Amino acid sequence: MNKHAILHASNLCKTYSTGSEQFHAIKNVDLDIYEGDFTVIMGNSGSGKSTLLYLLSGLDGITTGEVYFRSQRIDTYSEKQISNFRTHKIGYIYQSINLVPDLSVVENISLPGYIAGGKKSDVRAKAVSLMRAMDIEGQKDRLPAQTSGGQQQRAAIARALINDPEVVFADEPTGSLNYEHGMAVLDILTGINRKGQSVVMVTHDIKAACRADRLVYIHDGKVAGILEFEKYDEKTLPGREEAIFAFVSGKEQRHVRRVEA
Ligand SMILES: Nc1ncnc2c1ncn2[C@@H]1O[C@H](COP(=O)(O)OP(=O)(O)OP(=O)(O)O)[C@@H](O)[C@H]1O
Repeated sequence: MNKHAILHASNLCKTYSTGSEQFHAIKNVDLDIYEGDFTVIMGNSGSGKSTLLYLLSGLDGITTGEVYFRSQRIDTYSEKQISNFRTHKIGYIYQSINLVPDLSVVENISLPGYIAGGKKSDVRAKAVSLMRAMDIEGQKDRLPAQTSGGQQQRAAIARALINDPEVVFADEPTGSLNYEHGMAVLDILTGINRKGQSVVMVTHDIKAACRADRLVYIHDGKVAGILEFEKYDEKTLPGREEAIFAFVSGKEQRHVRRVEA
């Protein structure tokens, strides 16, 4: 099957400046994210995973290089264009969840829909239907602080999906969850991916990484290796876990390698 790149980064660099100090967080990265793929990004703490997600999603500006969405260069977009892009084309699940504390859960989920100009009643109906799909409909009128961490995480996913984005970015969406809630979140992401939305997820968890069609390993701000799989199937889980463990722990050379189911 021929895959199309929905996102493409070319010679991408990000340098953070703090006072007189400069830190090169992303260094000359060339990377394709394929349409319809469940892409997982792994790497040690501080290796640049979240930074890469920010740059690919247009959430933060690049230092040098180029970023393309469906062959359209987005790093040169005006503020209005990039905000439009973020509202309509991507959904972002933040590492820190980031729900607005004084809005009810359903209003949090609806907010990007209102920003996109949707009719209030339509957006709210869609928010409720997403909540139902995620088994949090009962939390509709509560404030985020009145719900559990797992419920907040699912609300953050629903918020990322409200405008039917083409790419969903998820930064450690299972990081703060127990096993059961973590699996529920992964099943939701796998489910939307099966329906055609591209997913790009950062994780430290090998079990979560098993959902990948393509695993990108970042080391010291660079792509150190890529591992490719068939679509996720629970039957192949033990083999996948082993392959990923060997890959990330450096027992395998980190070049592009295809793992047969
Ligand atoms: N705003 C900033 N200013 C300066 N340095 C930053 C900034 N944001 C991130 N960094 C640095 O850039 C590097 C990459 O950070 P990033 O958050 O992308 O890492 P990460 O791989 O996602 O880490 P973790 O797994 O711990 O979340 C780190 O060394 C971090 O300290």
